Amino acid sequence: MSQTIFELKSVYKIVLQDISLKINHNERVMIFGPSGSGKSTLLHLFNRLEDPEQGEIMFRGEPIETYRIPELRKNIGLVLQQPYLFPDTVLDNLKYGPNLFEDWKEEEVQTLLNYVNLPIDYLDKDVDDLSGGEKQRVSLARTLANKPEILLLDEPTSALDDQNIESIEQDLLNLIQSKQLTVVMVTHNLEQAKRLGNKGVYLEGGRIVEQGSLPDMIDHPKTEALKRFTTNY
Ligand SMILES: Nc1ncnc2c1ncn2[C@@H]1O[C@H](COP(=O)(O)OP(=O)(O)OP(=O)(O)O)[C@@H](O)[C@H]1O
Repeated sequence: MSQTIFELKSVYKIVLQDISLKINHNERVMIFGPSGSGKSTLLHLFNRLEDPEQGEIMFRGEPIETYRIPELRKNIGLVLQQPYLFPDTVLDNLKYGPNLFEDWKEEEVQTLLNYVNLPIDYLDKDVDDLSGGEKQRVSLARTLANKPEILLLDEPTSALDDQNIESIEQDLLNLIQSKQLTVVMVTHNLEQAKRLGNKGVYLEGGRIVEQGSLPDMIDHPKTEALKRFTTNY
């Protein structure tokens, strides 16, 4: 049986209502639904950017609040829609997380850059001089520098053009497979959900209306709500 990584038990938070969900090791969970349905709020619960008002979240079988937040966030990496970088060089950005844990190894920098397809001479570049796609690559590499086992992604490609989306998706898929990562991702793009995910969670009005395996869940929705959403998409 798969190892359960996260278990949410009847969680309530702002819009979220009665969310119960299990996420197993190595699953690629795609959260989708209309704007304002609570997708980002749900994602924020997994690394304690937000905490539930009611209910419980278990991480590896223990209440999530029993873990220290710095270790939790090292292990559960987050990549946002707009890359969040320090106004410094690429190298300084990559070193930042590992330095907090005295865990930076210079020789790993090439591997990190390979993961995200950036050339080595980018290390000394100022992040302000990079394109949107390159910034998002640095942001992903910076998260990976912490060696997370779980990746939380909040619409990481929504600010990118089609070509960049395709190549970052490919890098992500390679990474997920080679590092056996567990992924929880918010996307408004159903085609992307099918390409990247193996489990889907459809939220509407703060409730999980349907969950199931991907791509089947999107191609053959069971509920009227998801049928409407996929038809109007
Ligand atoms: N801290 C907060 N206090 C009050 N309301 C909030 C807070 N955070 C989010 N909300 C509200 O909760 C709802 C869900 O927000 P959330 O960002 O999770 O939705 P979403 O599905 O990610 O939306 P989008 O696709 O537009 O990004 C929204 O109506 C939002 O305004």
